[in-house]
Amino acid sequence: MEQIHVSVRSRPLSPEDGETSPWRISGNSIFIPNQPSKFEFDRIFGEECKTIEVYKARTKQLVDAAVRGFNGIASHFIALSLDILVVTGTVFAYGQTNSGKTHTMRGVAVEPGVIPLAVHDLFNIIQEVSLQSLRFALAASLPSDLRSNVIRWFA
Ligand SMILES: Nc1ncnc2c1ncn2[C@@H]1O[C@H](COP(=O)(O)OP(=O)(O)OP(=O)(O)O)[C@@H](O)[C@H]1O
Repeated sequence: MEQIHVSVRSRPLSPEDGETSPWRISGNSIFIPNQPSKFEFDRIFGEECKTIEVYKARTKQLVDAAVRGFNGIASHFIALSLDILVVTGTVFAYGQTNSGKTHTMRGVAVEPGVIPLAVHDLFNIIQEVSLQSLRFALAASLPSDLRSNVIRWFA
């Protein structure tokens, strides 16, 4: 997996923005017709895409690798009597106001965001992996509204 992966999610434009925005998408590039600059990304998700597609494209692998990676090398670390193994991965949303960061990361009941999807997957994978007698300790810092949404949406 590359160290840094940059994706763009295009939000559906308002009718006014649709008429005035000069930007166009082609494959994984964004450009303005008849202008020399072309901006390339690892992946561009179009207006029609759903959050689950954004999640599955990359974050799912990170969640999976964090848990299964731990599992895969745990015996090695246990043999060395190491107590702590920190597995890290970071996913963050960046964009101007109203561009869809909250929609993508938190989501709503009908379309949960990347964070609730990751938490849901995390517990599912741990449940699966725990069958092999491994124990996990998890700590999370989530805003209270998001925490209750995660519980409600996936109950
Ligand atoms: N992919 C999408 N499909 C449909 N609606 C969307 C999408 N992305 C964003 N929206 C809508 O656009 C509006 C702005 O999105 P959102 O609040 O997520 O932006 P934001 O980047 O978090 O803004 P801010 O930085 O001001 O908090 C919301 O009404 C949201 O529901």
